[in-house]
Amino acid sequence: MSSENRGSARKVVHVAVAVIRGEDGRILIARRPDDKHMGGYWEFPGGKVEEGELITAALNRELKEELNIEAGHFQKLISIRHDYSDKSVYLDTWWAEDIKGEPRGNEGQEIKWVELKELPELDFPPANGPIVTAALLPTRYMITGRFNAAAELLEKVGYQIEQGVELVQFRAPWLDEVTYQHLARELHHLCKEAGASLLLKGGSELLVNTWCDGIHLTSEQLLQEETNWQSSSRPDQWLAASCHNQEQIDRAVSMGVDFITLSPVLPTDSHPGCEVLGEAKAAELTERCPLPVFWLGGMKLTNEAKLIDSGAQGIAAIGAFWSQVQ
Ligand SMILES: Nc1nc2c([nH]c(=O)n2[C@@H]2O[C@H](COP(=O)(O)OP(=O)(O)OP(=O)(O)O)[C@@H](O)[C@H]2O)c(=O)[nH]1
Ligand SMILES: [Mg+2]
Repeated sequence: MSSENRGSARKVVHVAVAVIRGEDGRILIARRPDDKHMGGYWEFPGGKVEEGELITAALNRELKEELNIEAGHFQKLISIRHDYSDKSVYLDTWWAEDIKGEPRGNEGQEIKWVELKELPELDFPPANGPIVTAALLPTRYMITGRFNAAAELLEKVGYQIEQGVELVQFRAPWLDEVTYQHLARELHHLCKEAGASLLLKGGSELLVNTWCDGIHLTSEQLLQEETNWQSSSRPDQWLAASCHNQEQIDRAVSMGVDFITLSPVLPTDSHPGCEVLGEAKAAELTERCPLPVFWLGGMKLTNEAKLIDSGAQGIAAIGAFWSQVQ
């Protein structure tokens, strides 16, 4: 057995992967040649990073070699470490935009532009699932805060959707189940009209077989053994979970959760006195997590660019979205 194939001791291949987004929002994918690893699958173009090479240089080198194009702008999307039976890869994945040149398959490979929403239907290598999820998710995840009347809730969420929010979690632990369900229906109607998705957070009886766009589990619900959340939700529904440490992240991964929130990254008014992770620890946990991670707790919209550079999907917040005066 060669040294490359000795289980966890084997070399991890650093791969630069580009999710190429054209001006019309479509994504350029390519078919992997049959004679290559994962041959026949669709891929996001890219290839191995050379010794000492900067990631953005590697991305543009691969784009030139494989497609005869260059990207003027890169933004971190997600990193995935995946162990295939014969090889371990670290897929260092970036949005590539501001495309210069007309793409062609330099290696004779089939290429095509597809809509974002088509990605889940296509056959990608097994490591690519979280890349597709990350590409589909927005960078902002709004969590509802305190409200007195239904009108206030609907107005605040409606306002944020107008500002560009596409993903909303309805959290209202002080309400009884009947009132929560009623408001959730109203909120879902509002979100649906505007093209946003609504996730529910609450007691387990509320979440099983939900009619909504998805559910968000607390870390306690995540660790409970009784419910198989994967099988109680449809493939087109989001399954998200709150994580605070490595053990909970491992559980989320093994359960097949789509994405997580990691908290509290910084001190927050909604959970005073909670022990915070700090940005360095959050970045470390995010780097090792093969799922999209929203940072939560004390996050401001002005932190967004920095935390995306740290590998996070984006910001989850109550305060940053809720406190804004209209
Ligand atoms: N480019 C790319 N590689 C991927 C994806 N998903 C995935 O598992 N991989 C794996 O990443 C590894 C490296 O990618 P590659 O074969 O494109 O490397 P390369 O362009 O340098 O090719 P080469 O081997 O001809 O030098 C392969 O084992 C491939 O199976 C993906 O979406 N895009
Ligand atoms: Mg390649």
